[in-house]
Formats: sequence, C-alpha cells, structure tokens
Amino acid sequence: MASSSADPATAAPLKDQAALALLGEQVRARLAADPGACKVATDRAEIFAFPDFLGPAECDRFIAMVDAVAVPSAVYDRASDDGCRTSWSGDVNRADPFVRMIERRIDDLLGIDPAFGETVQGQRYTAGQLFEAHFDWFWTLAGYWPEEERKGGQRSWTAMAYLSDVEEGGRTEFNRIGLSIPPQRGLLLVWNNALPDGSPNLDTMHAARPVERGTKYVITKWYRTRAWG
Ligand SMILES: O=C(O)CCC(=O)C(=O)O
Ligand SMILES: [Fe+2]
Repeated sequence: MASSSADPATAAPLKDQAALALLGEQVRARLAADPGACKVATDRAEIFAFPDFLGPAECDRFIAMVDAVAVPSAVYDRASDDGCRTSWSGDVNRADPFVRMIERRIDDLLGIDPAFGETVQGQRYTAGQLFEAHFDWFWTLAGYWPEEERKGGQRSWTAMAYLSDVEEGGRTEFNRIGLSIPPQRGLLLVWNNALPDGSPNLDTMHAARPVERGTKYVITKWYRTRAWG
C-alpha cells in the first residue's frame, strides 16, 4: 500500500508539513518517556522497537484473521514500477472488539489521535514473497493523492507488528541506513516517516526481504496527519 520509491522531497510538493512536524514532536516526547521503548541506534530515522507488545495468543488470533481476509496485495498506482509486493493482505475487521483493543493499545502507545489511524492491515508472506523497497508516505504527484489528501492527508507514523517468527528470510530492511530486522513474534516496530521538520525522511525507505523458509505474518497500522476516512 505504499506510494513510490521516487524521492518525494525532490519530485513532489510537500504536504501537511506543519502537522507532520507537530506529530513528530508529540510522539517523540511520549516515546522518550516510555521505559519500554527501545530506540534503534541510528540518528537518521526515528525507529523504536517494543518486544512482546503482542502475546502469543494475540498473535495467533490475528494470524487467523489475516488468513480469513488476505487476498493478493495491491499497491497504490506509482510513478515507477518498483515498490511492488507479492504478499497477500487485507484489512482486518475494525468492528471486532479484539481488533479495537489492539488498536487502542497502539494509539495509546504513540499518543496519536485514534481518528488519525487507518484500519489495521494484515499481511502474509509465504516462501519467495516480498515487499520491495518503498516509502510508506504518499507520493503527492500520484493519481491517488487528491483522494488521500481528502481522506486524512499524508502518512505520519507507521506501526508494524510481527505475528510470527520466520525460519529464514523475511527481514525488514531499511536499506539506506543499513538496518535489517528479523521478524520476531510479538515485536512492534514503530517509525516516523517524516523528519523533525515535517518533510519526508528518505532514510525510512524499507523493504520486506523474501521469505526463504516459513510463513511471515505482520500487521501494519499507518497514521495520517488528520482524521482518516
Ligand atoms: O513486512 C514487512 O517487513 C514490511 C511491511 C511494510 O513495509 C508495510 O506494510 O508497509
Ligand atoms: Fe512499508
């Protein structure tokens, strides 16, 4: 569901910059005060890990939900043909009380207005499946942008949890900063897609490397800069 791997800072107008800067400030302050937040050691992006954010039973419950809704993944129309994904994905049912509870936990962790959050999306990668390098923000020259601008604007923070360990492969790679994260069941990863000044952080480009053995399940929740929908 990503936009493009074209460099939006040079290729597209900046949108929602002040709101992105403000959200960055708010979430940064909240995470700095959270003793459970493990900040990834890089000064090029704000990336935090929360091991065991989800318990094993919660992961299993989500896995069953992902299996029930997953269809071949779509990506937004793009300016270039990279950034494609071959996983299966689907939005989980937001009306489900379990989903609501987990969404509330993520909202609360980040301190972002729950209205800004998109519905949690589940993804399943089997052997050979991947998500090529991409940014989570929207490319503001793309055909989808006017509609997304109306529907909550630019993406700000991403929260992604691994529901499964993977025997081999399936790492999440922030290739520009040399960071490679193996799937760890229950671990929540959150990152700011913007720089402190609210412009897109090009160093947040990331990919899901192909699964080599096993099955990878993740849930992702993207936040906008305004109420979504
Ligand atoms: O599966 C992963 O490791 C990355 C997923 C991702 O980049 C996304 O959902 O936006
Ligand atoms: Fe992504």
